[in-house]
Amino acid sequence: MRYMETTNKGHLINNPNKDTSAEYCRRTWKVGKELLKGISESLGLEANYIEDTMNLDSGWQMIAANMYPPCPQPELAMGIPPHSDHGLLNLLMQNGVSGLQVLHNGKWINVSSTVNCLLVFVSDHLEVVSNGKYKSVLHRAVVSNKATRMSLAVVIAPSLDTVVEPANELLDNQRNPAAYVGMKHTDYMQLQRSNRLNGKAVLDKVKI
Ligand SMILES: O=C(O)CCC(=O)C(=O)O
Ligand SMILES: [Fe+2]
Repeated sequence: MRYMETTNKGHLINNPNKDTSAEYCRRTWKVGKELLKGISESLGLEANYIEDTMNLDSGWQMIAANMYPPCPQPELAMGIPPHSDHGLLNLLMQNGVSGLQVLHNGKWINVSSTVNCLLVFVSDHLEVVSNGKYKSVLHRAVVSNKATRMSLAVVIAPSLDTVVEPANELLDNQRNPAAYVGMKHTDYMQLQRSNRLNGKAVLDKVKI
């Protein structure tokens, strides 16, 4: 079961006064921006580079609550199929019940479900902006027959009309040519929503 709400710069659009979730959105937006400063610097760019070029002033945020009730035949079901997320970062909170797995060196690895901790996933747009220096995380959620699992995902993303493309400053025609073509965030999201979640298939469409 999945519940999603879009927010604008950390404010719930439909529900500006819904206190706890609105506050959570505002604070995670700030965390995301701070992380993106460090990530910009790690790429040798100005701290505000990603914030400025991705127009985070009018950035797009989505909060998604996932609930996976116990399943009598878990081996026959999948909570969320393998996919990577759109946007720059996904900040994920879990309820202590495991089920999340990431693909690492061709193997699905269980991620511990520590409570009161944010797991940070690199998402597709960060892979594009960094021209592949950061790779978006391929992940999935399996179900169990024991306990109900819950997770809360917050996507930190560029404004909808931003054309997301590799940072010019990271490119050099000889040694490091652009590995992705630019695409408007809104078109990227449209592509993702009009297809079933399928690994990194959407990202593959902008790969050169
Ligand atoms: O439930 C999880 O841990 C993963 C959820 C997820 O992949 C998502 O919300 O994008
Ligand atoms: Fe995801």
